[in-house]
Amino acid sequence: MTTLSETASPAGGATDVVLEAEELTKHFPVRRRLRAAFSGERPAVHAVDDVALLLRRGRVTALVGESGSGKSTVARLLAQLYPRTGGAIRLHGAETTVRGGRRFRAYSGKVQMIFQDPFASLNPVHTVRYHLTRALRVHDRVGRGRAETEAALADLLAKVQLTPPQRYIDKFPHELSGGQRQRVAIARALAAGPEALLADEPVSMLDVSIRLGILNLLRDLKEQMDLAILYITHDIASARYFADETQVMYAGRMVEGGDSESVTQQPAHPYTRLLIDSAPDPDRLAAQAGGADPDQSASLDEGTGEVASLIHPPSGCRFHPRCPHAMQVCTAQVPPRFEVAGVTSRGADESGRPAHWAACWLYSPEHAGDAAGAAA
Ligand SMILES: Nc1ncnc2c1ncn2[C@@H]1O[C@H](COP(=O)(O)OP(=O)(O)OP(=O)(O)O)[C@@H](O)[C@H]1O
Repeated sequence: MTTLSETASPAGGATDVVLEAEELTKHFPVRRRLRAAFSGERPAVHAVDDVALLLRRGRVTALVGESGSGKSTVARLLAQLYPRTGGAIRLHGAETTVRGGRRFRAYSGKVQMIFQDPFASLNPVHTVRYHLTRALRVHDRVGRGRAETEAALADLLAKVQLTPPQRYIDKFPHELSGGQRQRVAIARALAAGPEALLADEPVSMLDVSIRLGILNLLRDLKEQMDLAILYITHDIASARYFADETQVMYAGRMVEGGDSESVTQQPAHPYTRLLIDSAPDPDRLAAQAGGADPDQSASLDEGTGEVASLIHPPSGCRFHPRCPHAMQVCTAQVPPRFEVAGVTSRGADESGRPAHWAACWLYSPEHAGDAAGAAA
């Protein structure tokens, strides 16, 4: 059986990997009041199970999935805001577990989070100057004397394109637009001097008209500062536009990954197909309006039903109850990562793109023939 290593060698070599998760697992115990309903069991929400992820210098990795699939939990685990149930997090190859205090501060100097809601993440009673100075101070980057601090503040605002700095530095959050606030939140993250940014739906609360500006800013920062960025989103179309690599998550597990173009244009896992099929796609709608075969996309997935329970997740592949191609093996065994055609088995193709893989039995040489209407 050809399966890919969970930690397939990155394009460009191992030194490019800033942050790495392996077998990352988080189960949230269900509250005592609810336990009665489970007759004495000690139930838990299986929010994240056995997740592997690599964040590389100078690359954006999108983490895509529907609500409740575990994306934010992955980000919070990587930021070490939650203790994990199992698995490893490595920063530059060194296993790290931090729980507050000085070690957390050192870790967060390298790994910063950007949250969805720029309205909630800035304190309304403090100015931009306060937020940024405090972040610089916490990470010992405030400089010596007032002039150095002012220069560091101006540099941060310039990095997020809030110029001239004097127009913004003494403003309160309520005096800024949503996009400007998110830029301040990004500047605050940069004040730590991070190598990795974990951006949890950074544009989903912003007006559609300004989302692109924020994504372009993050892309510029990635290039200028060689940042490794995790971009969490529901919107798989934006992953194609913005991310170098894309991983898809369903009910706490990773189901597909690879370079964004392959994952979004030739999705392999039936769940990814469903996700793409249900996303508004202007090109597809235009093609249908123009008389193209409307059944082509509809036939990609006739799967229906509820998102899997995370307290009693389905056995085998968690997507099998919704999957139109489910086979016997899917109900019994968790699928490993299988290589999807078109890449070498070394984990990257000749152009250095990451391998395209799917955790789906349809791509197992032993089972591929068993499925009705299997993967094309
Ligand atoms: N602190 C918590 N305690 C208990 N359950 C939690 C907690 N945080 C998340 N969960 C549960 O874990 C699962 C995954 O949640 P998570 O927020 O990571 O998903 P998500 O993919 O980020 O969703 P969304 O896009 O809606 O933010 C959900 O079932 C959620 O209810």
